[in-house]
Amino acid sequence: MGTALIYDEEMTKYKLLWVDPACKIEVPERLTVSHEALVATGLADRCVSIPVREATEADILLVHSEEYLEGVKKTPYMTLEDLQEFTLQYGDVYFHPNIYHCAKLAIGASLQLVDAVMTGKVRNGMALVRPPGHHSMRSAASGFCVFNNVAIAAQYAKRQYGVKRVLIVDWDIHHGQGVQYCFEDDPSVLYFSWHRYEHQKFWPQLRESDFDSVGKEKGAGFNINVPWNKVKMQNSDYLSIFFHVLLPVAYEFSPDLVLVCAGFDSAIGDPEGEMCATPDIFAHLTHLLMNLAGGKVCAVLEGGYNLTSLPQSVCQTVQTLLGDPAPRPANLESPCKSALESLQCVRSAHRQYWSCLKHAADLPTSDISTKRIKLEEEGEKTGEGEEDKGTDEKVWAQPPKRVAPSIRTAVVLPDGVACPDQCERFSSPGDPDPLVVSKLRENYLKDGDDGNALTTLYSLTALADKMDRNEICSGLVLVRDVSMAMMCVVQHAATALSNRVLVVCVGDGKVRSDCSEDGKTLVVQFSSKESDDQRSKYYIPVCLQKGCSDVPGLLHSISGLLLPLGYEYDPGLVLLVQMPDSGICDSVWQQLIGLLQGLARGHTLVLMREDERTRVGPTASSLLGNAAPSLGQLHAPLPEDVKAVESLRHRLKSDWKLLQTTAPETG
Ligand SMILES: NCCCNCCCCCC(O)(O)C(F)(F)F
Ligand SMILES: [Zn+2]
Repeated sequence: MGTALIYDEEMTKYKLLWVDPACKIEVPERLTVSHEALVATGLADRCVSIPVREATEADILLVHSEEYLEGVKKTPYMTLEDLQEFTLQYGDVYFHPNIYHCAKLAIGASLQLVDAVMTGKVRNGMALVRPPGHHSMRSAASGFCVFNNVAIAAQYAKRQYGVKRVLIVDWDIHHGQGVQYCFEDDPSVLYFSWHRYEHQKFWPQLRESDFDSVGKEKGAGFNINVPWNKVKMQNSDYLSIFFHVLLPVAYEFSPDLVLVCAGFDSAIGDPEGEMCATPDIFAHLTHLLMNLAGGKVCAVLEGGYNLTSLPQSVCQTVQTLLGDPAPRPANLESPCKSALESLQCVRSAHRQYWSCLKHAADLPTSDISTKRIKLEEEGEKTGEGEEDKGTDEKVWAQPPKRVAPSIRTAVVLPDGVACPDQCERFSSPGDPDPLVVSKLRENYLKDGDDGNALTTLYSLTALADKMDRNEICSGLVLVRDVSMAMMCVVQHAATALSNRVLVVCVGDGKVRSDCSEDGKTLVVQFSSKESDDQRSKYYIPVCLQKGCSDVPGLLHSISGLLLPLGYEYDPGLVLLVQMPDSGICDSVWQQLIGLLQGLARGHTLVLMREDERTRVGPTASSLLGNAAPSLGQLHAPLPEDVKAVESLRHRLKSDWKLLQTTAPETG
């Protein structure tokens, strides 16, 4: 299934008609440069183009009041003075004779996208719209927003398609207070937002934008606010929040639909955000959401004011929705202290609502959780946060080209096992190199091993070479002895491949950890066995009480341990080994494959024992980039497993910075 792109140039046909410094950044060019970039890169042509439609009054009344709608309906007929007068009752927003029409198209575009995804016409998609929506409230316009596009889309999905649970991810740099107010007491809509806050000094300067606004009554726990109290946040700050807050909670919530308030003022160069995250980070943020809700992800444009990073970020998002491998998450730093304080506060505020956060630490001792009150007393609130308007023009590298190899998934299967659709059977090219053969024979083959064990091994190393050269994206190889095959790939990688290898072992079995001393390999093993091998930074045994059959436990350790480790390690190849009798179920196995493909440009090489024939189909489907089936609502992970992950993180965080979930104790 494809990716929808919804855009209409009519939405460029309104602009600011008078002087208002607060609104001058919201210009029609935001939309034109974004759409033009999608066309120029060829991404638009790869999407399913779906027309906009006008929202009906019924659509608008899903969220807004009649009196507000009646007021906005009059704006097309107003004089310039009347428009300015009408605008004065709201904050940081402007009206125009054509903005009501465009606002109805922005809603209609969002609803067309929901229709296309919910009816299975497409897998996912993006709506390029203006005016944006997430600040507008039931009876008020705010922050360039007239109607709340995404809030209406969520209500529409529930009413029209009986969707039970909607996740709204708002990665715009401003707090979508309109969305928060709309769903505050509604447990069927989980609203997640990060936003520049600076202890309430940054617009919209609301006390309820802070981390302790968790939702009300039945909605308690279903509103997650992550305040950024400093500017210049980087990729690692954003990813840490996804790994340690959003993903664990999202998997526990198990949404039927994911809506994204896709604002790109959180990207580097934006005058509003003043952050330092690079456009390629949106490839990873998008990818990390694509295995939720069976892949039903609808991204709707919100903000974004730098006319260079905005189109780049839009392209990164759409290219990921199309299934292209994400670029490598190059050299991630440690999250900064302020980000870790926010992370700790959010996890602490929500630990009573989400079992995956049960063992989260208390509020930090630092003054973050009281700082704003002091500011209020001292009346330090100013309009724009620190007036350090960076005059230094930000520069950043062009996002790397993301070339999808001609072969997406190659397979090496025993005779009699059918090659899955869209996969290519791989056999070793030409005659095996006698040197390699003799090495394989002496190191890995027991005497009596017949010839095809050797050809399988040779094909395996040849396949790894092709992936290393980006000629093949991912691979699946069925072997007789997975441990031996794993060692073969690790040794081959150590000598022949240019990149680091992340080895993910699912299930019990002895993994010779000496292979992981030089840093060329990082081995993470999930099993039911406590390992005494705690000495190496590069061999990380994760013990789950009930082993890999425990869905919540395994997922919790994937999002809270494996992904942070994998992103920080940034391998060139991921070797995913399913040990015999691991107990892992297909749906978690598919989630794991899906999530791991965010690493190493999708170069995931899967090893399974040759009798796991029933798993060939599901494994291939995930390697091809198809979304994993939803896991359904998760019950709590075992407390001892959550504690085990916490203590592992605590032990390893000095080596692996992305494992941190608390601010360093201020000395
Ligand atoms: N220096 C100018 C002050 C601007 N203050 C208002 C900012 C509104 C942000 C709107 C947005 O980006 O959140 C949306 F996504 F809605 F478009
Ligand atoms: Zn914004």
